[in-house]
Amino acid sequence: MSQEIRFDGKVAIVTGAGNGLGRAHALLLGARGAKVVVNDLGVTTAGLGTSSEAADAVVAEIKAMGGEAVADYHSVTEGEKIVATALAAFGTVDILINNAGILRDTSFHKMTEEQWDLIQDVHVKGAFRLTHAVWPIMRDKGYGRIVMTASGAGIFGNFGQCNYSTAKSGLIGFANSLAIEGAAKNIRVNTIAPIAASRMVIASGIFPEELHAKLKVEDVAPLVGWLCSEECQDTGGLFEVGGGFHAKYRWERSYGRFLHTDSLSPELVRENWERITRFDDKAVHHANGGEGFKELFERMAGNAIGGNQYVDMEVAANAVATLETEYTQTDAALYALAVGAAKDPLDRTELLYINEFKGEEFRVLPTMAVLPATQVFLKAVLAGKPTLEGLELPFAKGLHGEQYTEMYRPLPPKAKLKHTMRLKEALDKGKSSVSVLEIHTTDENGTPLYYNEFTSFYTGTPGAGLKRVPSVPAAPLPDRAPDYVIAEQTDINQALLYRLCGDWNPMHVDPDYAQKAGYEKPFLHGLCTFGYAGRHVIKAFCNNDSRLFKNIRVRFAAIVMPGDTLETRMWRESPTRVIFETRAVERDVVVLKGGSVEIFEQVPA
Ligand SMILES: CCCCCCC[C@@H](O)CC(=O)SCCNC(=O)CCNC(=O)[C@H](O)C(C)(C)COP(=O)(O)OP(=O)(O)OC[C@H]1O[C@@H](n2cnc3c(N)ncnc32)[C@H](O)[C@@H]1OP(=O)(O)O
Repeated sequence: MSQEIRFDGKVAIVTGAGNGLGRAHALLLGARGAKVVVNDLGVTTAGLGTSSEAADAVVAEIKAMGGEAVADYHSVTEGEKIVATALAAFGTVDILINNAGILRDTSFHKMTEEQWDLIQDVHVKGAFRLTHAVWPIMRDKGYGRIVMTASGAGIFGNFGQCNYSTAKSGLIGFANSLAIEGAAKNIRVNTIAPIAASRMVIASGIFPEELHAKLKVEDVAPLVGWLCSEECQDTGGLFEVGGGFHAKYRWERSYGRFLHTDSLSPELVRENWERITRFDDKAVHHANGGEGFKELFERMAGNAIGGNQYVDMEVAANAVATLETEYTQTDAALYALAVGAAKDPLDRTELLYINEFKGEEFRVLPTMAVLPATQVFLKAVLAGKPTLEGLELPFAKGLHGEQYTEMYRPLPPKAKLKHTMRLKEALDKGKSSVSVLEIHTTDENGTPLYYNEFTSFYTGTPGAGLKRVPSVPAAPLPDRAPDYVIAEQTDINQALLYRLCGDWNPMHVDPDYAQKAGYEKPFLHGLCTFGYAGRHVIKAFCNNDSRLFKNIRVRFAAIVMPGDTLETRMWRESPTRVIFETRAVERDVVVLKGGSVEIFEQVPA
């Protein structure tokens, strides 16, 4: 057995020590060498009458064990007099157990101010008077142990105990502040919430009678003894103890939710109420208020994407959105038209994307894989809904920056699709920031069909607090003439046509919207240009069999205007890999950079 915990040479004051819990504390300390001031006014649980008998009896018990003790009969509301008793008898104070208490239970609507005041006076003011008197002594000697006696009523409230629970929770706050102020002087202050069949508890009838025998007051004292020991360094703790049960309480804060301060309203709070009040594994426990603020300020300091305030990356990074869409052959044909297929009436090679009567031969352009998720994403954005929980991307400030699309198998002529969307990453780009959404798509039976990564670029809005990861530069283009070049002029109404595929961003059709965002006029959807380039590669390197198209990667390097001629210069890097660059011919601007396409050797099953 480890060394016995003793209090030799220590002076302890225990208030309300004539009976119940206080008596048990006093006896334990006295038995282990402490010089004990046994304070008791000798009142009933209601605080009526006075008598010296109770305190005297406990003093006698301690002396009978060979210990040292004196009685004190003052009310705790004159706490300094109790401390004076200690000083007169033993010259100092090392331990203070604020235990004395009375009840004035009644439901609040019947409670008088007198009943209120009396309870505050005895519990809170009493603890204050004693603590205030011992504090300079403990500070001077650089040692002190203080225990406050709170109650479950103070933590949770209790019917008929508004006065008592206020006082008891007040003691918890009192102890917590004392713990902070006393830390440097080795003064440890803790609070207990006892579960014991004390006189007061029996009188209040809180616990069923059959439990009284199990909830002995003596069972609380050992924890108090430990908290008062020199060895115990815990401070500012709240402990529940009784019937052999020992536990500690702590505060828990839900992970919560930052709401945009520029759109705060009671309605916004209502919309987010579930998240604000949800306790899940992201809930946080702080040892003190400082830790709580620190965590909050760190979250406030970081994680702005595109100028958004307090984007909740923690939440967004784990959020998953599942979406369902479907398309028909007509949708696929419209898409093909919108990315410039079959413009030349004499070129029969692309009719299979347009003509629904082609039956078995009908093909869906693989780049259409970007569409369904785009539609759902844009629908949510235009309805003012966050992309993903915790992630409200500043859509109006965003440009499509990069796109990666990978096919696992050819797109069927029509399909019902299931998409799972996540935030892959969000990065700081110096003066700008980017977010990357990853979307996995299966058919309605769960068979994987394709994968997309949509990178959005937020100009002029640094990603405060986000990782700064430099982009991987695109490999230089071969130092030889391209193996293939295809140039096609887009139509002046190309964006209007492409928009019908469900890419509803007003930036591409609404001059006012575009000008408000700082552009001269609406410009073409990045994914429309992407669709053109994809077709060009299929034409040039896949024997016009779109099923061989495995994946495509591009960076949108400059804006395309409807009417621009898109020229794609392509190089075969290996039998299964093509690299390309697309230029807006009339303005001589490279609009797609770092382009690459991988090709299946054979049509996947
Ligand atoms: C589910 C998802 C749904 C998707 C919804 C789709 C909605 C659509 O309707 C939206 C659109 O189609 S918008 C139209 C298509 N996009 C464009 O036209 C953008 C054209 N690009 C530009 O203007 C500039 O490249 C520009 C402005 C993007 C960047 O130019 P600069 O600010 O001059 O940047 P720069 O100084 O060159 O580089 C800074 C850092 O950023 C990286 N970077 C540059 N261009 C990028 C781009 N396009 N994408 C990603 N990152 C890019 C640079 O590499 C650099 O980073 P680092 O220092 O790490 O290398």
